[in-house]
Amino acid sequence: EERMAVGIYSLASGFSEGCPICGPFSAVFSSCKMYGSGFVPVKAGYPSRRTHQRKKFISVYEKQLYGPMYKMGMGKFHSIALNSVELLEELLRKGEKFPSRGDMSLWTEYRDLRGIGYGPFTEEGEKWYKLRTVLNKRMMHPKDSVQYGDVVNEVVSDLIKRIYHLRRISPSGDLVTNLSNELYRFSLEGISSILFETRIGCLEEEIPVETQDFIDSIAQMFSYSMPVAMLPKWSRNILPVYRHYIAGWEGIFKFSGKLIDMKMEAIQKRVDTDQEVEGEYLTYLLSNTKMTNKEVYGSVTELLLAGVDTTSNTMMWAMHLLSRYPNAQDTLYQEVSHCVPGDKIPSAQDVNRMPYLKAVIKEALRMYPVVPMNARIMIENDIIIGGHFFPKKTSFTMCHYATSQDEKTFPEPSKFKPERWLRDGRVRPNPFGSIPFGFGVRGCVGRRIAELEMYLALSRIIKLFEIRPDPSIGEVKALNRTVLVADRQVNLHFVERTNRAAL
Ligand code: HEM
Repeated sequence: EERMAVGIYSLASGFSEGCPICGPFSAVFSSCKMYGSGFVPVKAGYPSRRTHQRKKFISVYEKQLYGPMYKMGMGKFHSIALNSVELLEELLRKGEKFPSRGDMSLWTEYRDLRGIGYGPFTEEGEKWYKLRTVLNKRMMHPKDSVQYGDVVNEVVSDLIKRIYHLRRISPSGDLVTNLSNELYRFSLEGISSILFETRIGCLEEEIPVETQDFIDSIAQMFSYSMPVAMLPKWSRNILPVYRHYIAGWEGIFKFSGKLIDMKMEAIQKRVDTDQEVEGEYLTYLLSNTKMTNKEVYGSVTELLLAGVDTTSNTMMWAMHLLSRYPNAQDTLYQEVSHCVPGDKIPSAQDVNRMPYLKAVIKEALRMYPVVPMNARIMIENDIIIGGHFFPKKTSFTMCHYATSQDEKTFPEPSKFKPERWLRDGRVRPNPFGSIPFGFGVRGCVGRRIAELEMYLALSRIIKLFEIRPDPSIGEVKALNRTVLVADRQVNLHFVERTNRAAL
């Protein structure tokens, strides 16, 4: 079940072109090694380390090895890695009006071919800004997410039913194996229920054929992206790779296009019969005169692709950590059962009164930032960072995985301590130390939805079960497959609490 392995964020990680070994998907392979900088600096000044020592592509130790700023590159691709909280803050605060993460032509090509609009990931400049103004509504404000609470809770109910089912069929009677896969199904169902305003059956025992084709198409598009990026364009008519890549996109847009068209027809019917139009996000987009249907296809599909592996892997890391820190899990249980006593199901309003729950997710994202690297490219202006001059078009790679484990910002960085995020009078860490959803106007559009999904699912799970590790899987390590995934299958025991109330 490696379908979550290659994600949208590889395109955003700054390695969108040029690595001769693995192109834009350099970050996907744990085997992809990069040389440390051995290049001449863009302009004299900052450390140019002539180290030919091979190093892991991403590592917390980069900072110790290469310093807070170094140039890295392969072939024609060069980027300035920023590996300190202060430098990240400086770069992001000096950001441009329309920030850019880099080249997205691998994705825009298909949209051009089929006349589909660009979405928030692929659009740039003023057009991107205008698109975000439309997309942000009903998404970005913390209170916006409340309206999706009931929809998400229905999906959480199905996840809980599935957990009971999986426990029942496990030999020990309480084990859920391959948690990442289960959470992938939950996340895809959750985000689809918001974006398509319909259920697609990912949590059913037998996934419906059309949905399975859609899931397979996503996997196909992502896994063929890498060879397509590597191979020269002339090979596209000779080798089958490009055909498979395009077929992946066809499958994705066939499915999302059909669901969007169905919604459009339903809205039209209500309009024709003078009935009030009901609905949430998709209805809002489709009723918005600023967007054509083809533009809605582009945006909804990109929102969907960005919103699955991210949420599912963060939940997996949070549950993994809670299973290893029973005291933290107990504090969370106390908070949830205090805020939502008896058999009540936690609602979107309830989770707003659970600071520890929020701190658990924030701390899990600090230790395992699911998008471990991100990028900015200065399009319009030259820039000075850390006292060094960089001409426009310079690409910067932000090493979040390393900075969020910085000892100065986060004492005892390898320890799971949700309390460091509580607003109870203690000195809180520098906010740039951990920015898992990015920063500023180009920051994650799905943040509030993702948080809502994670809060509602985690609070209900913890209310029902004590989660315990499966010692047979050994030590779980993080692997950068553009999103931070576990290096092995994660299983957890879900031991039922005596109070079964919240099902
Ligand atoms: C734990 C969950 C998630 C995390 C950690 C996360 C993280 C991120 C990060 C780091 C970025 C880049 C921001 C920047 O460059 O400053 C981003 C962008 C984006 N995310 Fe998320 N994301 C999550 C869930 C979601 C969900 C659920 C959706 C969809 C509803 C979504 C949609 C997007 C989109 C469309 C962009 C591109 C925005 C743009 O370029 O304007 N994400 N996300």
